[in-house]
Amino acid sequence: MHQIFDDMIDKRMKARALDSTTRNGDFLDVLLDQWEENRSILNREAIKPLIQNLFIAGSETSATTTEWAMAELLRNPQVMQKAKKELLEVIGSERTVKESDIDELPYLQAVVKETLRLHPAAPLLLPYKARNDVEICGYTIPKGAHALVNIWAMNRDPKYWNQPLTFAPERFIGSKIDYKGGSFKFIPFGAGRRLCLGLPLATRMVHLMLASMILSFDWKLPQGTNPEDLDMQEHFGMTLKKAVPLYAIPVMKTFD
Ligand code: HEM
Repeated sequence: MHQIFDDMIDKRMKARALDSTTRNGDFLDVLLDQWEENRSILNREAIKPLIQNLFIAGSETSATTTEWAMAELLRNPQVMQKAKKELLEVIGSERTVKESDIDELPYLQAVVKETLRLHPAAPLLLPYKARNDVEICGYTIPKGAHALVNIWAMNRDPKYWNQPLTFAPERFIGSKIDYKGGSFKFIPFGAGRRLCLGLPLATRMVHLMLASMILSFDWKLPQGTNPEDLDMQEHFGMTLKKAVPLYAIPVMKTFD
């Protein structure tokens, strides 16, 4: 992976050296502009991990969330049907999904929220470090201690959620609970100043990928797999992946 990012930076630096007015207008250009303007802040070795971090933080989380959403839809055919019906009503069968459609798809949005509730891509957020001694719920977190926030457990806690283990997007319909950091019982992207900075991109990507897959194809499980037998085991780590990757078969779309 280092090689890929080194090549990418080298190529861009060469292009900029050949024509100093050429810019792609992306994050790499912003960082290289900063470096040229003030060499003391950034250097080549600092730029590489910055773009690598964005790539790592953004790709697996979004892909995993989409995979879990598809797995839940295949395990709950009535939810899949409802999501498809909404897409057909709003978009129809003649065109592909556009970013601007997402606002008009409340059921799809609820499916994504419910997926992030049951399968948060970052189940422990990122580690926090206490700047000072702080007391939370009667416990003292001493200055310098690392704290992990177990949102996986919070999202399955019957104190906060009705039938917490059931995949029910309907719970978010007509509810003000959002993932932007304002509802503390549901913070799949974190909250406060360390809120995921990729949130706007991530939510667009996940909704778009999911909507496109549902609208463009019917989906079925391999022969002999019943929806209720789908393996939903988790591989617990910094990210919460499916232990067994989802295997689903796209079928040419039918509109009935
Ligand atoms: C469904 C997809 C995603 C989920 C669930 C997710 C979730 C999170 C979470 C929980 C955090 C830690 C927040 C905290 O500790 O309070 C985080 C941080 C971060 N995320 Fe995401 N993320 C996603 C996609 C992305 C994308 C697409 C990008 C970039 C293109 C990205 C870039 C980052 C970065 C750079 C941080 C660190 C921010 C900081 O520490 O200030 N993420 N993300």
